[in-house]
Amino acid sequence: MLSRVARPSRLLCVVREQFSPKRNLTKEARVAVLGAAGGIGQPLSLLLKQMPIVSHLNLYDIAHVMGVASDLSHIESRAKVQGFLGPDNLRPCLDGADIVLIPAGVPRKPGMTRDDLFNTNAAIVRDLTAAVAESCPKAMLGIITNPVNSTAPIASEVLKKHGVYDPRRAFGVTTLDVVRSNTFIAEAKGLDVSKTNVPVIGGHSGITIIPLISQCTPPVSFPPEERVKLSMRIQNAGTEVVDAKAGAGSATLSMAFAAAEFCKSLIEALNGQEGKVQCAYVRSEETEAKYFATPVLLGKEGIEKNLGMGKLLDVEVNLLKAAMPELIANIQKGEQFVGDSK
Ligand SMILES: NC(=O)c1ccc[n+]([C@@H]2O[C@H](COP(=O)([O-])OP(=O)(O)OC[C@H]3O[C@@H](n4cnc5c(N)ncnc54)[C@H](O)[C@@H]3O)[C@@H](O)[C@H]2O)c1
Ligand SMILES: O=C(O)C[C@H](O)C(=O)O
Repeated sequence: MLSRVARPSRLLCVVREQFSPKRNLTKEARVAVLGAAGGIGQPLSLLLKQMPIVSHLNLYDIAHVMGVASDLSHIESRAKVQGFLGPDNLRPCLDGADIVLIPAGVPRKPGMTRDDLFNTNAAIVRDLTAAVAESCPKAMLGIITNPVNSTAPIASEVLKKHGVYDPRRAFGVTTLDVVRSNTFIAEAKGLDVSKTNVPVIGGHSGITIIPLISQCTPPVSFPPEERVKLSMRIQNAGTEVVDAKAGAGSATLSMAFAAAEFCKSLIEALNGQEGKVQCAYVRSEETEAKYFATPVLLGKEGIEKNLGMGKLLDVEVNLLKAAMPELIANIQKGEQFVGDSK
């Protein structure tokens, strides 16, 4: 009987210690998730709710979000959760946000490209970003909604229109490409995945995704054919999930994990921790594409330094050359959309 009582209480101690205020950074970090009731939004919000560094979690959606917020609010962790339903509640959701993550919009079905989502998702990102520009112009903005190659430029153009654009604070979230590369390469080489890091540059669709296997930590080598196969798997990994889900959407759980990792690094950097590096699709001078994903060093004001793409192997230069026309066209399409919008 005694041991039955003792066991759960020990467990409880572990949980309490994990969420103990003493271990928390006392700084506030207010995170808003727009599209929080969706396939990504829900697990992302759960992961954020578990982070002791998050003080406030505001969840916005046009449907079902009050239930999600109520459910999460019962978890015994630091973040205070609030739900915000419908456009009338968007601005209150954003007031005071330090970080805004946007996974709102429709996902792919088998046979679709990410660009096929443009017609629906471009306006969603435009309108949500306009609210960010008005309510929390200093917030760090992470765009998850596809097609990221176009929606991140859309967000930047909207911020510019409102006169509040700071390229250090606007990100297309491409962390999932890194997560996948780390996983696949660690599996192929029998490495500890927690110590494997592969930078992924370019954009976030098919051939615009460029894994830099030559810059993997720890260094790895593959026969040329295997390297090509691995690169192609990374480029098509989103489609692999879309096909496996057979009409029920695209990657949600791995994306939630990736976005949570990205957000954690952002908050840690905002709180003054040094050396926080993430790959992200950002305003860039690295190539002729105005937006380009590279590793970036994060700091208190967002991007502190773009770390660039480093030295590429010939095979990676060829991937880069193949990516550029599509990437540039995707960016122009996004910019044009905002230019044409009233
Ligand atoms: N960046 C990446 O690596 C990556 C990875 C996976 C998915 N995605 C993209 O993320 C997006 C969301 O995917 P999902 O699987 O969560 O889709 P989902 O359909 O499951 O969820 C989308 C949510 O957005 C909400 N929504 C729609 N319009 C809205 C609006 N105007 N304001 C607020 N909320 C709105 C919906 O109500 C829904 O809850 C898709 O565009 C998908 O392609 C990106
Ligand atoms: O593939 C998709 O449509 C979703 C996402 O961009 C992904 O890479 O999983």
